[in-house]
Amino acid sequence: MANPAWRLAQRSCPSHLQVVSFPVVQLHMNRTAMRASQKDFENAVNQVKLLKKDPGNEVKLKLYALYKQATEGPCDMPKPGVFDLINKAKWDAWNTLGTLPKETARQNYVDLVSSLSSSLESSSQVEPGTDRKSTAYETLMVTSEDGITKITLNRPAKKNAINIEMYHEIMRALKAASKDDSSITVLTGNGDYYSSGNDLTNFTDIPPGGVEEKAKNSAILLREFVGCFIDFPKPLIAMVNGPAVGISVTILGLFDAVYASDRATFHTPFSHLGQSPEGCSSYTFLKIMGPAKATEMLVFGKKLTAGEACAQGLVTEVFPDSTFQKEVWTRLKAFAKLPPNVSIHLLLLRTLKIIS
Ligand SMILES: CCCCCCC/C=C/C(=O)SCCNC(=O)CCNC(=O)[C@H](O)C(C)(C)COP(=O)(O)OP(=O)(O)OC[C@H]1O[C@@H](n2cnc3c(N)ncnc32)[C@H](O)[C@@H]1OP(=O)(O)O
Repeated sequence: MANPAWRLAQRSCPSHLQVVSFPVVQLHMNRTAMRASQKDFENAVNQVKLLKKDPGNEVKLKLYALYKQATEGPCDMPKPGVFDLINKAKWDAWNTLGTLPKETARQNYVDLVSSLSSSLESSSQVEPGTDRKSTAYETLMVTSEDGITKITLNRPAKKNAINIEMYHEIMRALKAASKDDSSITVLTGNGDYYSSGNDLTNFTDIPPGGVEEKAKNSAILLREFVGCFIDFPKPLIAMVNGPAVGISVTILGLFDAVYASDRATFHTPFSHLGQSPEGCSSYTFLKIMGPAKATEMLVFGKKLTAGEACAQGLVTEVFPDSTFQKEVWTRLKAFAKLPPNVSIHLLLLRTLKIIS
């Protein structure tokens, strides 16, 4: 089955969204002129058809948006609803371009295709096993000081929804934190939300193998993601600065301590979404709060306040929002100064948590 985002996009820009062969031919562009001609643009549109590797949803949306802007000008379509995922993602991408002139959009499209062709070409020349990942993060802020590595989810405009890139970056940040010289690691969110959970648009990017392949890939990613929390070797603390939804709640059962602002809420609307609880929550939540309360949350989707989550053992302590940052950081800095054998106690406690 073709990717629906591609298919839908094809209706409005039919010539540039099929993936048929490897991009060995470099785009011929008049670089000295600095402005893409109509011919350059058409070449770029054709070049996209030659991409053998799927460039990923984010890039495809950028291409779609720039194509629309270059050919039709600013987006004047009505905004689709939040659950019309594909059309909303496309609308967002196009609308973000605002009043960008058609010529600039054309140039940006040409540049993007050119960089895409080069990067796919050079990626084929990299030795297997070579680490090509950059240390910068697109969706996170990661800092390390006073013995504490702080990983901040950083898509505040999307309520810190976890897109595919963020899943990968969180895993990368955790792996780096496990090896750095900090004693504890903190996960928190930027803006008014801790996290709105899985980015709903993650499920719109259907690969050529169809929904089965998508499900298989998602399961592999999810297993790897959750595994990074299970195996994390240092004390892992969540600072839940605001509402938390879905997977950002379930994995809290794998943290060593959870501090929450009194603005935080905890919501796992899996039944409403036709999904099942993940992140080991059907095990950890049962252990933490007992079967009746776990069922109310995980099956019936009851949203807990921070106070309720604390009473049920999911949250360690709740702080007034006005003093949340100051109080928690003071405490964490003191924890970070504890002797290094804390890891042994931690391991013991985690083991007891599992077998008790
Ligand atoms: C590939 C690996 C797969 C692993 C599978 C793991 C399974 C995980 C499951 C879950 O996590 S289930 C939970 C999924 N999350 C949700 O259902 C939340 C959906 N969002 C909302 O209900 C609301 O947006 C909100 C969080 C209650 C906030 O509402 P509010 O009215 O305050 O703001 P909005 O205007 O709705 O949102 C602002 C902005 O953010 C976008 N957004 C919010 N949440 C998500 C999300 N989860 N995914 C994608 N985008 C999200 C929202 O669309 C708005 O965008 P703009 O319209 O401003 O562009």
